[in-house]
Amino acid sequence: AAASGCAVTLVDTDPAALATARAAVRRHERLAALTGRRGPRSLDISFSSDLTDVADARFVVENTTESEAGKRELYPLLDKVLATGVTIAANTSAIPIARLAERLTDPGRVVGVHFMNPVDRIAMVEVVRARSTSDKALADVEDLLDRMGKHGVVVDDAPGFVINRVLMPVVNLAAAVVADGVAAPHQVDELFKGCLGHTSGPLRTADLIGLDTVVRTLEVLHEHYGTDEFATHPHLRRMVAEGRTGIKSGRGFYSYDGN
Ligand SMILES: NC(=O)c1ccc[n+]([C@@H]2O[C@H](COP(=O)([O-])OP(=O)(O)OC[C@H]3O[C@@H](n4cnc5c(N)ncnc54)[C@H](O)[C@@H]3O)[C@@H](O)[C@H]2O)c1
Repeated sequence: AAASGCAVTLVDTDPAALATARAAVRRHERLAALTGRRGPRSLDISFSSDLTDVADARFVVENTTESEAGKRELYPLLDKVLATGVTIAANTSAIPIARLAERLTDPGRVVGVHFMNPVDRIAMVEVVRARSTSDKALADVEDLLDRMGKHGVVVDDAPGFVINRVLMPVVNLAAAVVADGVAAPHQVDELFKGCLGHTSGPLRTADLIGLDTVVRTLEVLHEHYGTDEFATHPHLRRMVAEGRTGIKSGRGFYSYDGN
């Protein structure tokens, strides 16, 4: 959003996350200056741990941890802080938008906006229209995406929507293939890239998403659908317990040494 010229207030309850974000913005800013490409300017972003700092916002992207309980606690607070009619884009991997919207006095203002990682490089966005979503909220999202040079495909509301209802069982099974010793992670990914034309294989994608977020998403899906394809493979749970959460921790299915 900042790279598209919006003034941004970034709120996170964890000071370490804010410090990481500050450093990432500075890195992107330097890169943009060197390459002449579009990038964020630190000046356009204020960092805060206080939700009331978004009181003047004209648009909110909610992007907190994939926890239905946690997000459902947050939405009534947003309802209190924001002016009437301000659209809220819920960025969730799998939680039904209706479960979040129902926590507001005006459920119409919530739209699912599932950005893809890495957000600065992927133009396509999965937009989720809940039954309650208003035409105005949907139009606000289209305007913002336009401004960001992105476009969305609008789908109906269901746990995991389209992308993660399909992708998460694939990641789960790919982890099973590795745990069973059938293939190494890079072989699984090479096959998906070479045979199916994917730009990234499921395990490299899982590392990018964060294996903790993958496990949380599978849990949300399993809770809603109750079927076996969403039952998290123990290998994924083990990796998260060992702190191997993917790119963000430097180790997942692959190792990341800064290069
Ligand atoms: N990781 C991905 O590739 C990806 C892609 C699309 C959508 N998503 C979705 O986006 C959301 C965030 O994903 P993530 O991987 O960045 O999660 P994450 O857990 O790595 O980061 C979430 C951040 O939210 C903060 N937070 C938690 N509760 C908060 C609150 N009440 N107020 C302010 N900050 C709070 C946490 O401190 C943390 O820094 C999730 O719903 C996820 O499913 C993730």
